Amino acid sequence: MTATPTIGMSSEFLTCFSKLPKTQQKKVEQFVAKFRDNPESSGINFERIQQARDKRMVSVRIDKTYRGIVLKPDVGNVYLILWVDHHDKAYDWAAKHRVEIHPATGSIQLFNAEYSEQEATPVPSSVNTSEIPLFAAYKPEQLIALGVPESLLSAVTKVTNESELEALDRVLPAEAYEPLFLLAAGEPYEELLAEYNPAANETIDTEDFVGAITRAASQRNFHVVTDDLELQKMLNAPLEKWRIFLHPSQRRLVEGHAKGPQRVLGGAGTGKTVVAMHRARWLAQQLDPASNDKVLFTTFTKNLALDIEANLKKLCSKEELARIEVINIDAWIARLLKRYDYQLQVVYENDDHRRDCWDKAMALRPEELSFPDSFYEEEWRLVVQAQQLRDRPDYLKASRVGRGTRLSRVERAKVWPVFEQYRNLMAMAQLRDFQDAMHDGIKLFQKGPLTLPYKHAVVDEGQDIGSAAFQLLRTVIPEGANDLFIVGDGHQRIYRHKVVLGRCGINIRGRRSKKLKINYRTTEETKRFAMAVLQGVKVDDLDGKTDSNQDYLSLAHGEQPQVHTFSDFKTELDAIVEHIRALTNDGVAEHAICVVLRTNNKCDKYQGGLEARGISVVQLQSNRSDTSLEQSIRIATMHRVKGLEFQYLVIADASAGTVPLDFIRSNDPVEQREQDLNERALFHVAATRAMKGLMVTSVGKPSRFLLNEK
Ligand SMILES: Nc1ncnc2c1ncn2[C@@H]1O[C@H](COP(=O)(O)OP(=O)(O)OP(=O)(O)O)[C@@H](O)[C@H]1O
Repeated sequence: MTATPTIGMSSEFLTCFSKLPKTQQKKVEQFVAKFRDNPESSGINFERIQQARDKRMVSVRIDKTYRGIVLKPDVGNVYLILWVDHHDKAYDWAAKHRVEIHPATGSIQLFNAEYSEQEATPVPSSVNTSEIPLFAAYKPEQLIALGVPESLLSAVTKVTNESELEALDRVLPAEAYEPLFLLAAGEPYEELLAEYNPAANETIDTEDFVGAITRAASQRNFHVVTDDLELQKMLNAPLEKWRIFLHPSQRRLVEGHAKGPQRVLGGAGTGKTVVAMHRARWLAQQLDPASNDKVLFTTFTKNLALDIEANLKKLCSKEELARIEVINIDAWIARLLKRYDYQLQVVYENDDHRRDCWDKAMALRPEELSFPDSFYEEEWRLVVQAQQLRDRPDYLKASRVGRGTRLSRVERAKVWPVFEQYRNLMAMAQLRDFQDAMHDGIKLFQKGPLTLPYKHAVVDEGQDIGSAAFQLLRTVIPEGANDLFIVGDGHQRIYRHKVVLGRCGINIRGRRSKKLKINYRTTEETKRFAMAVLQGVKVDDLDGKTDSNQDYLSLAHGEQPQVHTFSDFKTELDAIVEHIRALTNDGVAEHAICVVLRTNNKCDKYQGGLEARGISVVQLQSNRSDTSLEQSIRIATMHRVKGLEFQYLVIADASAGTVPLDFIRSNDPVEQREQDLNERALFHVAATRAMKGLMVTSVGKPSRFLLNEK
């Protein structure tokens, strides 16, 4: 026996702790601190549990009515705190559960052992029921090697289709269900084995809990508490499990050394931001304490950066925090330019002065060519600006791949004066488009010498950060180990900034693909609904190849999303109000419900309607964090809810003409396809913000996204 005991806390313990009354939580907190200090002190009252399935489970007395359930293994100075509840309920829990070290993966598994063969009878499926077992191609030992508990093997081998497998979700530990689900979805067995059983060549001692708790697979459910401050932090925010319990696939990314840039993909809710934040912290820990080196953490919008900063405060120590600089990409670039004495005023697309220059330049468009105004804007953005074309000869020979409107050489020569004039007018007004300013920056910084503190950069929302920004990052962050860590998801690209990392000097090829596959946020039902909007759409992997959307799985199940169509605005709003009232009457907090709309104008309109019906509403503003303490329903645009999440979400007015917005249609077929994809992605983003329930409403004809029309 070692002198200091190892005290592990289960993730389930934090869940039941969070449900206790506040006064009771205080007592449990005091108890856990005392237990951690010395579990064998005379003040700790252990009681045997007659009906416990696992005789190593004992109860500990918190007070007259509450009990904790602790596992005291036969070997090693280790205790696992598993559960806390009212006396009878805690004993009942102990009667149903088991804790085992899995003989193949070596992970500590906690699961409901009540499952009987009768319950195991697979749920009949109405479609395509095949009598051939789903995993017939695999030997029992192969399934066990993936993490299936031996006691549940027979149930797994009987499964004949996916819905029967889903019925087993309730009884299998998540670390066993996940690889089975992914195997059934077509993932190669060997890859899953490597992912879920990195201990394949180890000899596993199924009694050695001290060794087992150090395995990444155990750490998704158990955490060794090492100091009082950490314990306090955990108990103060017991539901913020992302801070402590990382999935093994997340942990590998967070703590893995990389020779160069890394790109991590993952569908909505798979914990990309969580991984990016842990990675930034880990990188900060690796910095030389004597240096002034920093980790840059950047994302697309200001409000996302603010949210990340707030969450990093929960994760990091003061010292770690001081080494991480969080800033949205545009602000960071603007600041760099300022530092280099950049004289021009950088402006965005909707700037009035810029608009003025554009409108004046458009006076030069050739009357004989009947291109619509949108053609010139697209041509400017997608060809001239994207390739940084400076003069007519360059434009005449430039590639126009990706543009659907054909242009002869003569036509090119005729449209060029518009762009030339625009550049001249902007230069005279001392203005610069942000895109152009970034290219100026790249040239400036390439000349160097740079004395910037950044050793590593972590990039969130990589799918929306365009080529020029990535080129700039590559110029500023020195090449080397762990230099760039980029997370993103092409299915969520809602701004028009496509990137091929390889073309920005960021070489991620040749490394094992890194993808997060477990969705922690939305239910499987909502995830499938949100994915259906992207059915058949080709989505890129940020590096010019196609990304799949079939390979991720939600841990939670719930109701099917509700989809309703109404004849008019008034009846739609009445139904939304009824839905909100039903939720709040059920105890759902107002701020955990969000109504989402396609545009700001619609937000105003629906806010007015809800308020007129007595519902208090807070509208989320762009570029500002939601810091309101008001217990009110949230209302926001689809763009604004990016990166956020709510227990319940209503997507209102998902009607034809509004979703997608009909006035942004391009005349160019290629551009039209891209815009359609963006709008689908936007709807997908909105739908995947719902944690528990989603309602989608429309007035008149529903959006074609809901009707499965192209
Ligand atoms: N290891 C974990 N344990 C518990 N919760 C987790 C874990 N990882 C992520 N989560 C939770 O899952 C949700 C989604 O995480 P996160 O926002 O990082 O995902 P994301 O992939 O960045 O999502 P999106 O791309 O949709 O914005 C959050 O509520 C987060 O706290």
